[in-house]
Parts: sequence; C-alpha cells; structure tokens
Amino acid sequence: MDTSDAGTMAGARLLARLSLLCGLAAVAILLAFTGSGGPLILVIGLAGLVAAAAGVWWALAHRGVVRGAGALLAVGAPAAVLVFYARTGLWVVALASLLLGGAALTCGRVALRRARPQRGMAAIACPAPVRPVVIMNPMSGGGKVGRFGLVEKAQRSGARVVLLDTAVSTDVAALARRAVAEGADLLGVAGGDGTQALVAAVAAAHDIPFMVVSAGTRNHFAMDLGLDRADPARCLDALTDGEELTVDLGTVAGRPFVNTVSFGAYAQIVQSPEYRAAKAGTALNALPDLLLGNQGERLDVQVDGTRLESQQALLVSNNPYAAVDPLAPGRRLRLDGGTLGVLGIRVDGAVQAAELAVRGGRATGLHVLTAHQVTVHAAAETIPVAVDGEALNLPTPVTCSINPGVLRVRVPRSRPGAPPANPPLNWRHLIALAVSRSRSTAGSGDRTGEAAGE
Ligand SMILES: Nc1ncnc2c1ncn2[C@@H]1O[C@H](COP(=O)(O)OP(=O)(O)OP(=O)(O)O)[C@@H](O)[C@H]1O
Repeated sequence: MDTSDAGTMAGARLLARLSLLCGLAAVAILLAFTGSGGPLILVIGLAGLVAAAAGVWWALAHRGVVRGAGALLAVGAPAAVLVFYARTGLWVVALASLLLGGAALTCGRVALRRARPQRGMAAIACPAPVRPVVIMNPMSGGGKVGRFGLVEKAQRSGARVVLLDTAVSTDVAALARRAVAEGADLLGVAGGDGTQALVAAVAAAHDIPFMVVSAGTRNHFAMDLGLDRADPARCLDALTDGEELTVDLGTVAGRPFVNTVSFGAYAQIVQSPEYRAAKAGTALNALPDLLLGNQGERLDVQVDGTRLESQQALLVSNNPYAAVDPLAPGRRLRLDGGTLGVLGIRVDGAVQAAELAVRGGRATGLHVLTAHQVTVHAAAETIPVAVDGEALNLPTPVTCSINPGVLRVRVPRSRPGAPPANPPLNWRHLIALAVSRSRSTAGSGDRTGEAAGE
C-alpha cells in the first residue's frame, strides 16, 4: 500500500468510527430520555411515516373522496408528528437524534466508498479520427446546438456536421449508415439519449468510435460516461484530444438503448398524448387504473432464471444503477459490467406502500436484480414501452439483452468524470472497517477495503 492509499484508508477508518459514534449517540439520546418519552419519539415517528405512506398510496391509487383523504393523511401525518413533538417538548431530543442519525448515515456511506474506491472505466489512447461526422439536433435541450455554437466548434475541429431536420421524422440510423458508407471514421451525436442510442448501434456495428455531445435535456448517458453536462461544447474536445472507453449497449426487441427501458405504469403514462403538456395531471388521472389493475397490463417477467409475477412497473437498465430508488435512480457506477440492471415493483395496497417507505430496498414489493436477459410477458399483443424516454408500443413477449463491450466511445481526455456514488450502508462492513487496524508495512496488504466492500 503506498502512502496515499494508507492515508485514504486511515480517513475511511476515521469516518467509519465517527459514523458508529454518531449512531450510538442517536440511540443513547433516545434511551437517556426514556423517562420523558424517548422511545415514544421512535414509535410516533414510525407511525407518522407509515400513515403518510398509506396516504400517498390512497392519493395515487384512488380518485374522489378517497384521494382527498389520502392526500390529507400524507400531509397531515408528518405535520401531526411535528406538532406532537413540539407540544410535548420532545422536539429537541427528536431533532438531535435525527441529526446524529443523519450524520451516522452520511459518514458511514462516505467511509465505505473511500475504503473501496471505484475503479473508473479504463480509457485507452487512440489516434484522432480523420473523417468524423456529427449529427446534431437543433431542437435538443431547447436549442443547445445553437446556444453553445456546436456546429462551428465541430467544424473547426475537422468534423462534418449533419443537421437533423425536425420538421419531418428523420431516420437517424439511416443517416448514420450513409455517413459510414461515405467514409466516416467516427459518428457523433449532439442530441437526446434516444438519438444517441440509434447512432451508437450503427457505430458499434461498424466498429468505429462513437462520440456523445451532451446537447439533450437529461443527458444521462453523458453523465455516466463522465462528460460535461453543463457545457456540451467541451464534449467536442474528444475530436482533437480524446481517448476511448469500451462500453456495453442494451437491446430491446432488436432496438438499441443506452440507458433504460421502462415497462408498466410509467411507460403507459408517457404514451398518453396529453403527457407532454401536463405531466402531473396526466399521471394522477391514469394512476388509479394502472395501479389497481383495471387498465395497466400485468407483467410477468423472466429475469435469467428468476420469475417475477405480475409486476406493475419494471425498469431495465444498461448496467445496474448504484442506488435502489425507483423515483430517482441516480447513476450507474460503470457501463462496461456486461449486465442489465432490473428493478421490478409490485405494490398492491396501503400496507405494502407503508412497508416500502419503512424498508426501502428490502421491501417485499421491490425486486432488485442483475441479469443478461429479461423477457416481459403480458396478455396483450403489444405493450407500451419507454426506450431511453421515448414512448413505443412493442409486440409481446419483449426481450431485453445486453451486448457487452460492443461500443467504443471517444471522450475528451480532460473531462469532469462521473461524480462518486456512495454505496448502500452495510453496518456489518462498517463495523469491520471501524475496528480494523492500519498495517502500514509495505507488502502486508490491507484487506479491510475488500472486506468492507465485498
Ligand atoms: N429523428 C428525429 N427526426 C425528427 N425530429 C426529431 C428526431 N429525434 C428527435 N426529434 C425532435 O427533436 C426534439 C428534441 O428531441 P431530443 O430527444 O433530441 O432532445 P430532448 O428531448 O431535448 O432530450 P432528452 O431526450 O434528453 O429529453 C423533439 O421535439 C423531437 O421530436
């Protein structure tokens, strides 16, 4: 272990101890105030969380009076808990315990991340392209191509630019194939992730590098590649001063995807013509029928050797997401792991919604897996599917698979890099890290990082 590794491990160990100390202090404060209702804080807080989650379920899955009552409960339960803490004078203990608990979680996750630094995707040096072609969508991201002067910068860097005509529906894959036939030795896209995927598949098929310019609205693929999302012009530096990553590409029903394929409630809602104009209203209107099974297709899913029955929503991703949060999946640690991430949800009622709120990723209604192939069966002949955010209808059964290492992506040598993602908190690993002893003798090794990260 060199000096900097030893320093990192020492820092991680210190943070792990701090985390345990904060956690113990959070519990000790509650116990110390037993006489004046310490444990009551926990019981009331938990009851408030369960009631709020049940309220959210009723508000989403019903209409009319039940929806109104659910919304009232979702807002009223946490408010009632706060009023109870304030009136009984327990708020100081509750707040102190909450802050210490929060500090324990944060320190613990950072400690585990530091103890097991993520190895970034390996980049290799490659000669610059001679005849690069960049397809640009002037409408993407509300006009980023024009705003950031991308056409001019790409041309100055030696690329031929093909501007997409958005007045008609253009076959971008055909455009890309034509560019290759005319001699392109790199294909780039300044546009949304759906367009990125279509052109990436052409680049992969011809084994030429692909270049991502973060000119879309969300740019999830660019983010996980570690590119600059705030300034898409910086992505074009790859043309003159770049290196290559080799990543995986997903396929759904023979169509490529770079990020996610979504089935069920979300896919059904984004199909709705009213969705773009009024997202929240459309979702609220559709959810009761989708969640209670009156309208949404029940999805039976084969995830390699595992069967998931009657899922309401399913998210399949090109490599798994770091955090298990269906509403904010965050980011993928790497794009070259060769597996699909799978997140299936089935919540049938208020009790399961409450369980999800309390147990999070360990709830029985949530399935988190990785796989090489996912097949979605449904009774209907076609089902709505959102592929990289684009609404489609695909014939059943729908099969997703992954093509490991087929895509060469040329990225700038100087790039922000992907932000670090904290791993889920595992107390066993944290305790092992906290009680480990430093062994600075060269060659003795330090297994704590491996033990902590497993
Ligand atoms: N192949 C295409 N032909 C014609 N118009 C297209 C094509 N692809 C996208 N568009 C249009 O261009 C606009 C921008 O789409 P695009 O997906 O590139 O960017 P975005 O929506 O800003 O980004 P994101 O996909 O991250 O939300 C949309 O109005 C879309 O209809």
